[in-house]
Amino acid sequence: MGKRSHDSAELKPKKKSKSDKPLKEKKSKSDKIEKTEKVVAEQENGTSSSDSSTYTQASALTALPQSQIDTFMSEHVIKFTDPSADAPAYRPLTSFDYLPPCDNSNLYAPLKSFPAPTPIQACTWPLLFAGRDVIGIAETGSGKTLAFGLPCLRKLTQSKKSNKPYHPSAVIISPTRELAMQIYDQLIKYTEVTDVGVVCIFGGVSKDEQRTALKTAAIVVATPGRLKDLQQDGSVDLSKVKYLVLDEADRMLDKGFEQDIKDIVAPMPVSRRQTVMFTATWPRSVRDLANTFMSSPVTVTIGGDPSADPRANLRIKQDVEVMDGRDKENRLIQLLTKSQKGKNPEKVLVFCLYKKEAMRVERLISQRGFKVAGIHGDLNQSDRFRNLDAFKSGAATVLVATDVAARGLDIPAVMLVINVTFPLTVEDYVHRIGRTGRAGKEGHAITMFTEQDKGLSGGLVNVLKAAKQNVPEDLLKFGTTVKKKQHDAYGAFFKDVDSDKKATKITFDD
Ligand SMILES: Nc1ncnc2c1ncn2[C@@H]1O[C@H](COP(=O)(O)OP(=O)(O)OP(=O)(O)O)[C@@H](O)[C@H]1O
Repeated sequence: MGKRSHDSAELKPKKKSKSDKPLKEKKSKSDKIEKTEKVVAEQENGTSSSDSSTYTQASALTALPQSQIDTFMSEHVIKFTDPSADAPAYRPLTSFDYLPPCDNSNLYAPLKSFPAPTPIQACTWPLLFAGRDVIGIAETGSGKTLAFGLPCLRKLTQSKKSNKPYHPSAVIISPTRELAMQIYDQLIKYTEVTDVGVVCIFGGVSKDEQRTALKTAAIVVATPGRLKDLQQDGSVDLSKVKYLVLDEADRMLDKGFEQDIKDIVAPMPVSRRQTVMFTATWPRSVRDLANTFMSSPVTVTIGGDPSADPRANLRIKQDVEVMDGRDKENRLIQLLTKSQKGKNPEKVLVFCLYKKEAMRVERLISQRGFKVAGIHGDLNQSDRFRNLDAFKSGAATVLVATDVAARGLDIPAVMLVINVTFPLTVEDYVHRIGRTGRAGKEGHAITMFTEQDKGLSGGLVNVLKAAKQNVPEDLLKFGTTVKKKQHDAYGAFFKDVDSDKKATKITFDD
């Protein structure tokens, strides 16, 4: 039986003491300014820098009238919060033409499929190229993967040193196996043209191939449980990591993952690594913890202040139907009958809260003759990948999922999300419905809400109001108070537990 260590004190990262923090910040700030000055001088002399954390704004971007930048900033409601008052402020990189030169000219080639950087890419890229720690908050489906991915790849291709075997230079951590795989799939388009090795590490499959791939990989994309395992048995050494990403950062910092993350980052010195966090929701409960992993991070928010209320993507039409729990199945079949008719049935993602519920709902949908697949933690990993692929390809047009599929998954053309059972937190609601309306498209979400969910009515009302959606009277009747400690519920229903191990706490989903 394996063990899940949650309390190895010696592995905890040292907390910065109040007395040494200003010294460290002072040093890193002046370092960065020196680096920027150095690269400007080198470019003027026609030489290129081998430093991988430098950025000089393109002269064409500097030449843009300020009014154009101001319009971009206000249109997308962009906010920068930088604790380092004297750090250089960079203009958003509003066109791919303004990308800084890269030693490997192939790196930017795959970007040709996109018209322009998305706002979160435009605003975070300069900071990330310059080596800053960044917290990026932007709506679901807004291109955050490439926002952290491209600077990572540039940093590694600029670096002249090749990495020692089993000593990767970058680690990207994601909460679920499917999301880790998706990030990996996005990155290989770029690593293939730049010759940077990348490996995807997750539980539920054999470790042998992963160990072999770790020998040469410069970038490791991983779920925390398996990465920690391989780290602890000596299959990988993370002491040379200089770029660390927590994707879905609020999830990665919640109680279910916090200790794993602390253990994983323990050997990566804060002074030598750039730490990057991205998410669509940023509850207050995780912000202090996030700061303990970062050095003077710049927070970039697209679409409004990171207030206590999570924000949904504004292009998603949200309908909430307050009903008796006994009416859910009929309503579900009614909705599917409408969306699945004709030659081109719509892709519909149906969310349940419990694995058993998901299995029952999948059976029901299948019995009614719809092409359905399921994804939840009781399935083995190959079934999970197979079913997800069936939905992606359209072989199944309905996917029934637990919250394991709520975050990050980028499935083309999901037209409708149906919440059969409300999730445990309003943040999860925002992520679930964010599986539709991606990359600038419109989407639709229908949520069945019962009296049992009334504790979350206040938070939901705020999400609906902020997105200018209709708030049903029946929902208001449940009350509008927002419960403070919702976030503690995170982690209970979705966690990927390595199948080689036994969980020491009860988990309802993987
Ligand atoms: N500059 C761009 N222009 C248009 N589409 C883009 C651009 N960059 C990325 N995309 C596409 O947008 C889609 C969503 O991107 P991504 O999955 O990174 O979103 P996300 O912000 O991480 O979403 P989530 O919050 O749900 O994790 C992907 O299909 C991606 O290929």
